[in-house]
Amino acid sequence: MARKQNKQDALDYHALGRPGKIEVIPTKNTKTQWDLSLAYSPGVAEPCKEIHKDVENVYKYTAKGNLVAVISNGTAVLGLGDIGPEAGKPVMEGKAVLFKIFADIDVFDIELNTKNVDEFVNVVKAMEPTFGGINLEDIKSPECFEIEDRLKKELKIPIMHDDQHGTAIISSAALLNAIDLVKKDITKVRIVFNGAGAAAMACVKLYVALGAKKENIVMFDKDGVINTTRAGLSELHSQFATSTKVSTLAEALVGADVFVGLSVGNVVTPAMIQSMAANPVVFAMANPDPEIAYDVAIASRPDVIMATGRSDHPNQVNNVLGFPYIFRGALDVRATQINEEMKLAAVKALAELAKEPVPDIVNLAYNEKNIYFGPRYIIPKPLDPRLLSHVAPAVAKAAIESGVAQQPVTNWEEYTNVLNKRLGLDNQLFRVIGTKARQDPRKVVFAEADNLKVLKASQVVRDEGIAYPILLGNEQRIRNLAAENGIELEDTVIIDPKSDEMTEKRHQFGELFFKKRQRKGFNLYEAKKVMRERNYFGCMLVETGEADALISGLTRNYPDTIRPALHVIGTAPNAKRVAGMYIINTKRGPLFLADTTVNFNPTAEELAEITLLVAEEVKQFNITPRIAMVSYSNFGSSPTPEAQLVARAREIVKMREPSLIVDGEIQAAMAFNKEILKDNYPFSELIDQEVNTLIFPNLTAGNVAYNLLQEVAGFDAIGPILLGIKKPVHILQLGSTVRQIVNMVNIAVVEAQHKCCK
Ligand SMILES: NC(=O)C1=CN([C@@H]2O[C@H](COP(=O)(O)OP(=O)(O)OC[C@H]3O[C@@H](n4cnc5c(N)ncnc54)[C@H](OP(=O)(O)O)[C@@H]3O)[C@@H](O)[C@H]2O)C=CC1
Ligand SMILES: CC(=O)C(=O)O
Ligand SMILES: [Mg+2]
Repeated sequence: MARKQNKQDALDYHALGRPGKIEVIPTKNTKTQWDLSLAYSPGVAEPCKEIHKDVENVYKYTAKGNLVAVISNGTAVLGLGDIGPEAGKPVMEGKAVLFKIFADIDVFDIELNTKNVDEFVNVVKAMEPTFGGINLEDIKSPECFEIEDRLKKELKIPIMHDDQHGTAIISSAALLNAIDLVKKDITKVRIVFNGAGAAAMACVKLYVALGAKKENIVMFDKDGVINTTRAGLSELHSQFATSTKVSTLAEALVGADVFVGLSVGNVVTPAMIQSMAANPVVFAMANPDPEIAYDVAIASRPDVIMATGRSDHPNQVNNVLGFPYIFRGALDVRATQINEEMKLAAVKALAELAKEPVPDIVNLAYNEKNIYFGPRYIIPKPLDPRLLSHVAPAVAKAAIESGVAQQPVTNWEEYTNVLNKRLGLDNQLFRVIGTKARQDPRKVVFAEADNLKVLKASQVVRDEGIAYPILLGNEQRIRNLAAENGIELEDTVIIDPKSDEMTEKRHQFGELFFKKRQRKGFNLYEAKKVMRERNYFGCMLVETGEADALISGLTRNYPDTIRPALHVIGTAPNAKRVAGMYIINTKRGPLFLADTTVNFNPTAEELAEITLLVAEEVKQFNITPRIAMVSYSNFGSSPTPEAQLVARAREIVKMREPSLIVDGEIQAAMAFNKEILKDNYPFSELIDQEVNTLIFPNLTAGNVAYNLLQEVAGFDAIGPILLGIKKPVHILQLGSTVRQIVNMVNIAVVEAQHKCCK
């Protein structure tokens, strides 16, 4: 089971490395004098002049069309209240991240130091030229209503106060589905709101627009029930003031069908839930602590349909399901506003999506076997990649039909393709490897457990439910290191291969090993003695099935660590050699690079074998390998032995596996430039292919390439993934980070699952 996150995890997440969660990345080449003359003076003057002639050109020549401002003054941050603009910044950065990862929208988060409505409105108005849209966030009521109304009237770009409308849209979709499940009628359900602020008032309005009756609704704020006898109510609150006799939340909930919490944490008791009508719907949406905890509500009665705003329980009713996609649709048709039609379209799209069969990728992402529409799944999951292509087009269509779109979409199929491309495959691959590992965690030996990074990684994989670690090394040293660094070892297995307790095991392993190597340079004494070494002992654990994978090498040199694996476990049945591969997580998707680590100067035959090993591994990730065998020349343009070797290797690969998409020798730039490739080498197998695998002619080239991609281009890299060994053994590079080690463990666990089931 995954460990519960604690306060320090959250603080470290934000503080470690580059503080905060976002950065700005250029989208054009900025490397050369030529580039800089275009990006800046003098070239930049040309788009300036074009925009000056026609201001609409700002959408053509700048990032405005895809740039949203997330603006807050920090007066109603989550359920934490008025904590100020700086303290609200982590939330706004978080919203920026969500906009980007779910809808590829760029965001500047802006925290304003003012509570004055006029000043707020004037500042935002002055920023209109910069942005394609404005997402107002965590601004307290009633000021938020006036701010949004005035900005909507005075600006020509879409404005949405997320806490109002995002929340109303998502919770409406969830409400429609929940009452559908329990066969209740929206016009008859009795609804109790706790909270009468920004989010609650927008929800009540939308529920009424969807059919709920005002007379069936009771609302509470900090001062109690909002009823017709209460003095000093605002015009908005008066509209929803109840004339019933109830005065406390407990009284109101007796016999109620729906509870909607948009207030603060822990104000609802199990007894209150028990007093509700049959099949009650409880949306406890306060963040971070709901009005009643998920587990407490579920335990209070079996028929409750329960949702919270949090990601750690089923039914996350949170505006994250809305704002990325609503703005995506609005920006793509250059809508002048986000109107009621667009909001209702989003409600419908979300509610309908939850009723469709859930794809494997979503089950994998949540480590579930079969998510289906029902009490535990009334609303799509935030990590569902279909949200973008379902909700954004629905919003865009409604904008067009209601006449607020300035740039209508005409080809919906093409639009959907563009949306799907925006998400890229890269995130999905890494997410899926992690979730696949968690589905069936395996025993992983950490041979260098007395190294702090390795120890930390072992804790992460145990806590995240990825693997059951077996730590090798001096037990006292490992325990001291753990204690000094606040690492809880709990029931983690620690084995010291040198210890007296392991004497019998060493003998047993030594004899088995001797049988394998007796004619290959080991005598019985040496075979037993070598079991004192952690890599031999660890490999023996894997070979005998006492463990499923081994991770080693962070502090040793590569050959020293690979040798025990070859001696003890050996190569896979169809592999004559081993090779090293890196996965680089690029913007265009994952790129597989080999050989980066093992074979210095392979012959053509050996290079062909390496290529086949890589192809097999890539297929294991459900990806079709599209391979470029790279060199410094293209298809014989340089008649040198090095280039010819690559061409010959490709011939051998094709002979062995004719259906494999592979070509070369080819320059890396040519492999990725389809236009030039088509013009010059129209016969190539790669002209219509997105290359995702690069085979290098020798280790120097492969090693240099992945290092540059990682260090200079800043891409995430996983590796080296050792290919060709019968069972998963991976040898870390010196300097690997904890995250990189964790990634390697993910790969090893997935391989172990795959190899055991073959
Ligand atoms: N899950 C989701 O997607 C979302 C959740 N939320 C959550 O909803 C809550 C409110 O946010 P928002 O509307 O923006 O904030 P506001 O500040 O506008 O509103 C807060 C409301 O809660 C009321 N309130 C505070 N304490 C109590 C209490 N003990 N009993 C009853 N009512 C109380 C306030 O009453 P008074 O007016 O008297 O001060 C006010 O009406 C927060 O916890 C926030 O995290 C918000 C948006 C989205
Ligand atoms: C989710 C959100 O926007 C809030 O709790 O304020
Ligand atoms: Mg909010």
